[in-house]
Amino acid sequence: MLRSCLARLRTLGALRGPRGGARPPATDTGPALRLFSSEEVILKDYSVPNPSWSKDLRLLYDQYMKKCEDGSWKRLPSYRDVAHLDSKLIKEEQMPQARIFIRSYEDGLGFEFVMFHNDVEKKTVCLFQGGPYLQGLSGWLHGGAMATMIDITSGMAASIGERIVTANLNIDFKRPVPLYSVVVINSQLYKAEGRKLFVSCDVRSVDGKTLYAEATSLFVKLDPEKSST
Ligand SMILES: CCCCCCCCCCCCCC(=O)SCCNC(=O)CCNC(=O)[C@H](O)C(C)(C)COP(=O)(O)OP(=O)(O)OC[C@H]1O[C@@H](n2cnc3c(N)ncnc32)[C@H](O)[C@@H]1OP(=O)(O)O
Repeated sequence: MLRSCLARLRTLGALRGPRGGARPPATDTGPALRLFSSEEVILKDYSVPNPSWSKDLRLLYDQYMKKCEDGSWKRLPSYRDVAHLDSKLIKEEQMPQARIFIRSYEDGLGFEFVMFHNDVEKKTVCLFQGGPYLQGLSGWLHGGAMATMIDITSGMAASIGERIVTANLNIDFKRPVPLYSVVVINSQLYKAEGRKLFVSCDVRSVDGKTLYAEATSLFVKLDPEKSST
């Protein structure tokens, strides 16, 4: 049942992930996209404001939504990456649980974020607010949580609609990030060389004055000829 449903969605291009084919327009901030009411396939979009979002996060969100109006930037919805799941690697019954971005907590407790992508400039910006379940040292965000956000933001900048993996990620943590604060993660694809995609990234405060982290990463397109297991 699930397989046939997914196949239908793929045929319609509805599950091609954030960059591909059919998706709601950039201005669509509705909480869920109901595709087939009879089959109850609901793709909830978490990349929209919820009551846990701080004023800073909402203001930045509004600024980027404004940039989306001329089509240069696009808001990336948070839909589960069902279309890119490999049925050889994951069981069919596990698929509905799998999602590419970590949103497993209630609103505000974990990862609150929205990403915007500029395809011409090869840039992805993530507006991120880390909640209390992501604490490392008391009052500060855990570095691993920050690393996760850097990884997926950089991955989106590198993503070209193919399966890519992080091969290398280097991070300099410059300042601790206070819990609940909003940071802006800027990533840019600066070089593509065969299967290799090189991305730079920095993490800054909302006013841009505090540099929290800098990173470089290498993503590699998976070679369909090689087994990844
Ligand atoms: C639209 C798509 C999805 C939408 C959502 C997207 C969001 C994305 C978010 C993603 C976020 C989540 C992401 C995740 O969480 S991905 C999960 C974490 N990452 C992994 O599990 C990756 C594991 N590693 C591998 O699978 C293989 O090692 C890969 C595939 C990377 C390469 O093995 P493969 O056998 O295929 O190729 P190769 O060995 O010939 O290497 C090829 C080239 O690369 C160079 N090289 C390799 N490694 C390194 C290194 N460490 N430093 C420097 N260079 C390195 C290598 O020298 C060679 O260069 P050259 O000799 O050709 O010049």
